[in-house]
Amino acid sequence: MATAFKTIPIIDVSALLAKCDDPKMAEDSGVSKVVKELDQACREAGFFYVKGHGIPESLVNEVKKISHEFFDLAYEEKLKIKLTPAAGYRGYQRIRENITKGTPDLQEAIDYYREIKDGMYGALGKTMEGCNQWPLDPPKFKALIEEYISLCTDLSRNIMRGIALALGGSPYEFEGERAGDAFWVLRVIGYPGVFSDDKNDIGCGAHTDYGLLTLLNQDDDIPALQVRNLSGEWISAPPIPGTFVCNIGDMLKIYSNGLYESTVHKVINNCPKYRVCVAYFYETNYDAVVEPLDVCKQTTGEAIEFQRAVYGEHLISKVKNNFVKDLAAD
Ligand SMILES: N=C(N)NCCCC[C@H](N)C(=O)O
Ligand SMILES: O=C(O)CCC(=O)C(=O)O
Ligand SMILES: [Fe+2]
Repeated sequence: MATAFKTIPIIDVSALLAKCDDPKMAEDSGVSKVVKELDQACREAGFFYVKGHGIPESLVNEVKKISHEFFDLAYEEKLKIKLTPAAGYRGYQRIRENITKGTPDLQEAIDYYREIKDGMYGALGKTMEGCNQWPLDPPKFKALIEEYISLCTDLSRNIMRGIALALGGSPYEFEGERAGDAFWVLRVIGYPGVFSDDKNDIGCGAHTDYGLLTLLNQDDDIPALQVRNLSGEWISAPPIPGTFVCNIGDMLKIYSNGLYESTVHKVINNCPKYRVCVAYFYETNYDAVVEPLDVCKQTTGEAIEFQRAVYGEHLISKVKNNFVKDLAAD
């Protein structure tokens, strides 16, 4: 359960990554140390920084740079990849098109989702069926983002092996029917500085993330992300070069039977500079039926908040409330 944490820990995951394909990884002392740190961070804050993650710094930086280049384009150009329900809610959304708890956010973004082919999940898949929309300008956008997604997927799977051990399970709890065919979401987000518009200074309202694990790649030098602790204080999660900010989503809260919290966070870009954040969300299988793991029920006791969700249903209920109402008519 979350605490009144004041700082967000930094975890070097390199020892975990070095052994994550070894079935005996749990016996390794380097892995055990990382697992302990993950367990503490997930119980206390639900947020941590990861360093030693192995994704080349050059790619991490290029992804932010090319995102700035896209958002710098004229509005008409960006509209060429406009988000629509017919495109499975994939594509570009203008400033204040995304809504959090009823309030439009001071951000523009592009949403990408793992492809769902026609009929793949029956009725459950319908809403999210559609093609990802890639801009022709900047020319390298698609190739860079696809490479980035692929590396974030591998990294997330490997961190989840550590988290599975932290929960007292086998390293493979989040594979197979749970997340062996993990769905992912990538949001390229741009936040104008507050001085460019004063109608609403909240870049993203208070919310939790939906899936298992989020990896945030935020612009250097602009502190904007804030995380709520148990006392209701907002703790800053400023950018730390060489790291991702990592946080727990709603599905991991259920799997862990509430042992790990999907911590509430928000974004306020209180700086005149335009800020980019590229958020990668590692989720369960799209059709996973999510329930507390037995090993977590033993730790917490059966009585604790037992919940159940189908991930795809959870996502759709969020996505349908995330956009201004006139979108469906477009
Ligand atoms: N795919 C994920 N997790 N996106 C997080 C976006 C959170 C804000 C959204 N408007 C909301 O109200 O949920
Ligand atoms: O911009 C950020 O730092 C975080 C964005 C976020 O929380 C989200 O999109 O879910
Ligand atoms: Fe978030």
